Amino acid sequence: MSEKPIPDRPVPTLAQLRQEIDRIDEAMHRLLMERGTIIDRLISVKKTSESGSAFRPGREASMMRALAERHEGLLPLDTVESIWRVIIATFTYVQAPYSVHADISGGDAPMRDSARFHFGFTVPYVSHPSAAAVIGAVAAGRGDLGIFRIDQGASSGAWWRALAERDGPKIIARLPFIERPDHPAGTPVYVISKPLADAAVRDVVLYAAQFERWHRDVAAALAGLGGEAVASAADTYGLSVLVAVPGAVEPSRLHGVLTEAGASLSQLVEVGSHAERFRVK
Ligand SMILES: O=C(O)C(=O)C[C@]1(C(=O)O)C=C[C@@H](O)C=C1
Repeated sequence: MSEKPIPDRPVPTLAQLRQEIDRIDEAMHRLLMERGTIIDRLISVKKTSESGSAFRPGREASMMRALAERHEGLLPLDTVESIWRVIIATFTYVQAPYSVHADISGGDAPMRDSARFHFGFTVPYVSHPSAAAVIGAVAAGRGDLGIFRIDQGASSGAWWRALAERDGPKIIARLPFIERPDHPAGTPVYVISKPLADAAVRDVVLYAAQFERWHRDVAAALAGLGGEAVASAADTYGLSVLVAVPGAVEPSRLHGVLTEAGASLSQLVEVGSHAERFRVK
């Protein structure tokens, strides 16, 4: 659309418009540098060096939601989302360095796209051939993250079972924070880290549920609680299902509802939690 000249305002020259762009770019750069000075002060307030991890997934999710709600104009939402993901992930990294370990058993490209979109290029991306290798790397590191593809089917096995151990890594986020059709890094992934004592967000809580076999009424029973079976894989013990339910649902209620539905449930262990999904049409 061509700009109509405003009668008492002369059409600006290209040089004048570029001056405006330079002014805005400088202001944005100075604001980012100022953001860095705040982060510097925040490190001691958060005592990041003691915990080894600066992640606050709930805070990040609410920041991304505010960004999406505020956004308007020419710039695609994808672009602002990726810019802010890189800002936040990199400011997390400067507080306490970490790597992102990816299970690429379902292909490297979607995982790399997801990691680069959500964590940028400064944060190292390390690929692994299996889920077990990712969980091992996260367990061995101080503040590292692992990412798993949610829509991979049963090909990588019941990887979530390994998160059931008491002090083992746990799911802390589901990406992308902003869900919409044609998202450029839309592969749904779970992020794991060592347990984040005071920082976990519990809008959605995840459980490793062990069944002797699948029961057709389980899906309806979970839907009745506002939950779902996210993934499942057969193993030597029967069928392991990764179950997601709203945080308000007590484990005893979940257990009761599944049992009443006729499921032969042998184990139900929490394996993490994450923020509510934020959908944009
Ligand atoms: O708010 C915090 O606790 C921060 O460390 C700041 C910040 C950010 O850069 O905005 C970085 C990491 C957290 O995951 C959340 C937000």
